[in-house]
Amino acid sequence: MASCSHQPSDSTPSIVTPTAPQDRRPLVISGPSGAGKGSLIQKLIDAHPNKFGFEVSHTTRQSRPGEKDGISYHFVSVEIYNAIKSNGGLVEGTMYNGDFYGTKIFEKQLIPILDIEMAGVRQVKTISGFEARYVFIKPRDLNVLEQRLRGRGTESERSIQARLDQAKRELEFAETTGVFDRVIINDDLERAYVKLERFVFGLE
Ligand SMILES: Nc1ncnc2c1ncn2[C@@H]1O[C@H](COP(=O)(O)OP(=O)(O)OP(=O)(O)O)[C@@H](O)[C@H]1O
Repeated sequence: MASCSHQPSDSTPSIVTPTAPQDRRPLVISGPSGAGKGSLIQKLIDAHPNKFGFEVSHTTRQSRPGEKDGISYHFVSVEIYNAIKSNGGLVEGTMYNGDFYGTKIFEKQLIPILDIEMAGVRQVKTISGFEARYVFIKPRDLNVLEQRLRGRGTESERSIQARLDQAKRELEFAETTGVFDRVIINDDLERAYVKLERFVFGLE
């Protein structure tokens, strides 16, 4: 569940210069909390403005300090969330840590990037006609993940433990189901980014 803005910021240099990826399917980025999905998505958007559209998720969780409505998430009540859902307005939706998260149907002409966890991936896989590319971002090991979650400073101890438990299930899911087109180990951020960019632009 990313909570960064994903608005283009300063320039991340690109190693590729094609006008746009030929493959226009939505890009589903998944992986355990703290693996670095948000950081990598931000780099992709910075390096290639106007090519990708990050779909800001809706959530019923409380906003954290510094988060902005409509940028980090659309923060909505359970009633509004349910209304969007019952009108068929969500591509996927899930409950995580006691709160609902969901992605609305895409409206823009950009290549949509979705940052979703395991249950969301399972859901979008069942939507007939929904063709996407699936990338799993993985930490070197769980200790690294724990350090990153602590280092980010956004989670309570309870939330860190819940995320680590969930991470074990997500890693197993990625390893056993074969649903991902590419698994990228995010050890060194720059190296992981280059791998992601090359995959997205069809260079490997
Ligand atoms: N390769 C890396 N090396 C060191 N630190 C990293 C690396 N990648 C990301 N981080 C840091 O780890 C923390 C978690 O990264 P990030 O928020 O991008 O993860 P996420 O997968 O989007 O998590 P969530 O799903 O909870 O939003 C951040 O503080 C980020 O700066």
